[in-house]
Amino acid sequence: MQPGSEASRRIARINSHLHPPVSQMEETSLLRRATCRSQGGASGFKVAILGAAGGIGQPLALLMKMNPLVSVLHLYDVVNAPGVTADISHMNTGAVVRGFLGQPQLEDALAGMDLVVIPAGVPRKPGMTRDDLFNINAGIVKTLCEGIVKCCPKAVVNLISNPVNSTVPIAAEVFKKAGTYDSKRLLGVTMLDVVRANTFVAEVLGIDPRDVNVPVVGGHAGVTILPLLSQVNPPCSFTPEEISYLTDRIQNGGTEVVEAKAGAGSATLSMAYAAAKFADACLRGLRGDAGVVECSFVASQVTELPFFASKVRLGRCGVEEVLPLGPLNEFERARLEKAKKELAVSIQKGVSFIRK
Ligand SMILES: NC(=O)c1ccc[n+]([C@@H]2O[C@H](COP(=O)([O-])OP(=O)(O)OC[C@H]3O[C@@H](n4cnc5c(N)ncnc54)[C@H](O)[C@@H]3O)[C@@H](O)[C@H]2O)c1
Ligand SMILES: O=C(O)C[C@H](O)C(=O)O
Repeated sequence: MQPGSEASRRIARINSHLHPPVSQMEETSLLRRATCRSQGGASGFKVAILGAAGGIGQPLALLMKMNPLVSVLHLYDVVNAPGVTADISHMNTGAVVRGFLGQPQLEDALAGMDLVVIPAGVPRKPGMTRDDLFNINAGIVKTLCEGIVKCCPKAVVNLISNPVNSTVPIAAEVFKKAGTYDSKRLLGVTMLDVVRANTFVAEVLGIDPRDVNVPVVGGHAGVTILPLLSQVNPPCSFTPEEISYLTDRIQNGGTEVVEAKAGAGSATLSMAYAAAKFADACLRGLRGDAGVVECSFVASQVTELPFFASKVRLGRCGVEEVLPLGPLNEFERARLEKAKKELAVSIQKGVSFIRK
């Protein structure tokens, strides 16, 4: 390898983020991979998961380690990060995995990342709303976003921590305060609502869920989750009873899991699947793939609210375009008004948390 070559610069960059420093043997292996990439092999993205030892974090780390678009995977948590990292790092896939434990290592975990996925925070127990998590999770998200400001202000951020309807505005305010806010790079993850909607609709239609695409707009809590059943692909129609059943089941999918887990947390495995699918879409967008469209809770002008979930086109800078809602039927228009009322309150609560 030529000193000063792209491959050796890449290694230097990777090494500067690794914690603890890599051993000589690991370095040789990294050099080989970087040389291969510099000779025309696919280069990858650097991805950090914050909250990587949790119920979502662990399976998400596994799925991201399997993603060929990822070259470096940083796993950060305030507990158990070394164990999860040791375990995941034995998988013979391309991504180099490094673990980071506790606040003093947050900056190393974030330095130079292209994509930061955040499932850090407490989950619901039966009887709780997502908003009941605000008091704990708002502070966690604030701290993590302050780290992003310092170490990777241009990273695309996928925010999973609940209540998403408030944590996304919190993140935006932290970034605005620091002067690093780019609305295109902050995305609330509502993919699980789409995953559930596709599954439940496919059950009703008696078809393969992989062949179904249901846009889900609004937000990520109760009535703010609005499946657009008039826009299902492939085109189909439902009876009023089916519409009522499906809307209710999709809006309460999270609660269904929380109750079934009976105090042991909320959706983790289906969420990791949804988050990995969404992160992959973001990475394909960053790579420059055309036509990558997913639903996400983002800064928006689709309604009068400053944030709203709808279909977005993903590209090299994150959100390239927020797509319009398309024609809604009377039922959906009425539900949209209800969703907007609750969303406005949740968004304001997030904004006030930082501006107070
Ligand atoms: N957006 C969605 O669709 C969706 C779906 C499911 C769950 N969630 C939310 O995701 C969050 C995590 O859920 P879970 O089931 O993985 O919970 P969990 O308790 O199993 O894991 C959370 C992890 O976050 C870590 N953590 C706590 N404070 C941290 C900090 N300051 N920095 C880094 N890590 C920290 C914990 O140590 C833990 O490992 C919850 O808020 C939950 O409500 C969102
Ligand atoms: O329901 C929850 O609290 C977790 C998550 O938001 C979900 O939709 O499963």
